[in-house]
Formats: sequence, structure tokens, C-alpha cells
Amino acid sequence: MRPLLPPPNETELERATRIQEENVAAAKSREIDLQIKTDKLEAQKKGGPVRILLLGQRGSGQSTILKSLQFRFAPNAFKEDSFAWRTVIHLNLVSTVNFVLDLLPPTSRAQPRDGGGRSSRSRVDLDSRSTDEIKRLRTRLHPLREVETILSKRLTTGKFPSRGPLSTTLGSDQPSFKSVDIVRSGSRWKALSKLYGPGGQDQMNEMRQIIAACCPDIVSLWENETVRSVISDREEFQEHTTTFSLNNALRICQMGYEPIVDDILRTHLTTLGVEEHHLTLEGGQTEQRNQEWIIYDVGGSRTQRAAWVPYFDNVTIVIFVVPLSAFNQVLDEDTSMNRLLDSFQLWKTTCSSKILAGVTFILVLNKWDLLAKKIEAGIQFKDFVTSYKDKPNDARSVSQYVRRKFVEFHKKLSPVNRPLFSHVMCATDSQDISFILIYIREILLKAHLGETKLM
Ligand SMILES: Nc1nc2c(ncn2[C@@H]2O[C@H](COP(=O)(O)OP(=O)(O)OP(=O)(O)O)[C@@H](O)[C@H]2O)c(=O)[nH]1
Ligand SMILES: [Mg+2]
Repeated sequence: MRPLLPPPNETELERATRIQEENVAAAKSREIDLQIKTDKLEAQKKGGPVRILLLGQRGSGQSTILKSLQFRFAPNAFKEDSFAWRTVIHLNLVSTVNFVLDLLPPTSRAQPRDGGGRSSRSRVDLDSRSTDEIKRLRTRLHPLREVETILSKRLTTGKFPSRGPLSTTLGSDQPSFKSVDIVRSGSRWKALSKLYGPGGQDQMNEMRQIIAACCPDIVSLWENETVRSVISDREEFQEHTTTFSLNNALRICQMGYEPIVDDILRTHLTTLGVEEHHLTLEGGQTEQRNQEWIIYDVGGSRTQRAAWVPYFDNVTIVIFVVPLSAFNQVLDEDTSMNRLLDSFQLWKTTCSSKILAGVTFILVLNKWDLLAKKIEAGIQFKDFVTSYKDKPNDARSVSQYVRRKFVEFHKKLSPVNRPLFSHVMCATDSQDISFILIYIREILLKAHLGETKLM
């Protein structure tokens, strides 16, 4: 809080009294802060849960990190949930197929009624053979429109999800992939997809049969030359689940399909609000086995960020996720804002928060694989981050540069001197996540030994 201005015409005695009172008040406030932090650490020493807050902008990979943690450290619980993901993965696949069909050039003067409005069509010209093939695929895959509607309703208690683009690329004049991105993460949708309701089981079986019957045409669509040329310059097909689900269509469409960990990690469900997840460590070192973690996963879009604050009070560790590959993208909610710059600003606010002063940060520089792909494709980092100047345009140098900037801000803006843990990673690689366990063990150990400087 900013100190009040001294009253005008203050005497020497009044000034001395005021300063003494201010010092007493400040000491009292520090004492209260210290007590709160000591209580938190005491609770942990007694085996209380470790509370972890996952923060970051939309699509940075927070929920993927949560899923990776669940898979690595609570594999049995993760397995129990895997069937709930099947519906979401199917929905992801069919909405991608429908999206691709919408992108294709017209095959007759009259546009198919269900295709309009979702995206702008390609300007690719078709010869008569390709036209016939596209027509055929459109007709044969038509049932997937209905499947998309029904699966969406199933996962949202009958309320059809509103849709929004996942990301927008700077300089792109076309709308982005409208993904299946509004279904809530957390336990609510999982319960919905497990409890099918009256007639639900039969309907879901029917949906799976339709998907299985469409499998050969989905594969033909994905292998089609026209499709390949239409999507070749579209950002959505380099990132997100898009290509993954189509590449794996043959497996995902089988009637007996059971999701594997990769399928689950690559599925995006936008988190709404703050979701609380309990994770009991099934493996790990002896002292960590059965340790309970409470992980808060937040929705990262700007409109959701106000909902984070009440959780600041209650956590020991913040895992802040930065999508390294977003350097050439803008926010969906503000297309004038570069996503990496938004991450920097969010980081600055988070680091300087006094409520989070006693919290240790783990900085995760995520989506390393996608950064490397973009750089390999010849995209120049300096074109989007001018301060990078003439440094080498390779993924390692870029990620080191970004990491250094984040570390500098943490040092400069933290209200107290505190450690920072950071890691460059790929959250979809479930092996990569082990470092978090190591960091958390170190953070707790330091706290227990009283080595963490709290004030
Ligand atoms: N290739 C790749 N994809 C990733 C990585 N991390 C996350 N993704 C994908 O990025 C998409 C978005 O990830 P989420 O974890 O759902 O994003 P989020 O940060 O939770 O976003 P909101 O909940 O919308 O705020 C998903 O399709 C993930 O599979 C990564 O390191 N590499
Ligand atoms: Mg999320």
C-alpha cells in the first residue's frame, strides 16, 4: 500500500510520532505475513497436501502438464479416467474432419448448406476427377455432422458448445480452426461422459459405429492431394491436435478403441474458471509416496484471469507455463497482442504480486517441439521479437534468450529474494515431466530446513 502523504504543517513531534506508528504497523503486518507462511509450512510438515497453482495464457499447456503429472505420478487414477476421454477424442476427430470439408473448394454452384460459415474456403481449382472425389467424400462423410452435434451435447449436458478459434497467426487473413474447445475440463465433464443417462449408452455405441463406418473415407480425405494443398499453409495443421487425430484416424475409429496416453495429452479442452484436482502420488521416492497434491488448473484467457486471485493465498508453488512457440501468434481475445508479449506481461504481474511473495515459482517454457519446427521452417524469431536482433535463429538460442528474460524479470520484480526453478520442455512428452517431482521435492525440503528466505 502506498504511504499516505504527511499532513500539512506537521510539527517535528507529530512527524516523529507518525513515523513510529507507521513502523509499528509495518512490523505488525510483516509479523502476520510471516505467521501465515509459517502456518502453511507447518501444515506441510505435518503431511498436509501440497497446493500447486498452474498459471499461463490460454493454450499454453497447463492442462496438458496436469494430465502428464496425473499419468506419471498417479497412473492408476489416470487409467480410470481414460474412457471418459474417448468421447472427447472422437469429438475432436469428427470436428476436424468437418472443418477440413468446410475448407475444400466448392464442387457445385450450390454450396452445401451445412458447410458454410465455419471457415473461408480455399481458392484451389479442381479438375473433374478431383471434383468427383471431393463430392463423394462430402456425401459419405455427411453423417459426421450429426455425430459432432450429438457428442458435443453429450459432453455439455445438452447445451451446444459455443466455439472459438484456438489461435490466430499474425498476418493471417483467414479464420482459425474452430475447435472443440469449450467443454469443461475437471471432473464435471468426465462424470457426464461416464454417466450416459437414459438411452445414452446405445446412442454412444451408435456414434462409434458411424465413426467406424466412416473410417476408410476419413483416411482417404486425409490422404487426398487437394486436401493436402488446401491445408499446407494453415497454422492449425502444424499445431494442436489437428494432424494428430487425423494421422491416427485408423486406430481412433475402431469400435474397440481405447485411448492411449498420447491421445489424451494431445486433446485440448479449454478450462473454464478454476478446476481443483487431487492427486495422490502412487510412485516416486519413499518419502513422497502417498503425498497429496492439490493442483488448481485455471482457464488462461484474459476474461478468466480475475478468477485466479482468490487462489493466490492458498498455494505453495506456482507452475507458470509459457508457450515458446507462440512468438508469432496473437491472442484470440486481443488480436493486437502478441502471445509471447502477453506471457511476459502476465509473468511480470505474477512475479510482483505481494500475495504470492512466499510462493516458489517453477517456470515452464513449453512447446519446445513446436518452437523447433517453426524455426526449422525458416521463421525468424527476430521478426517478432525485435530485441533479439542478430542472434542465431536456432531453437536452443531462442529458448535460452526467452528463459533469460523471464529470469531477469523474476529477479527484478519479486517482492522478496527467492529461488526460481525453470525448465524448457514439451508437455506432450510424458517422460519430460519428471523434473517437476524433483523440483517440488527440493522446494519442500528447503522449506522444511528453513532455508527458503520468506521475508
Ligand atoms: N506439440 C505440443 N503440443 C502441446 C504441448 N503442450 C500442450 N500442447 C497442446 O496444446 C493444446 C492446448 O493445451 P492445453 O494444456 O489444453 O492448454 P491450456 O493451457 O490448458 O489452455 P486453456 O485451458 O484453454 O487455458 C493441446 O492440444 C495440447 O495437446 C507441447 O509441448 N507440444
Ligand atoms: Mg486448460
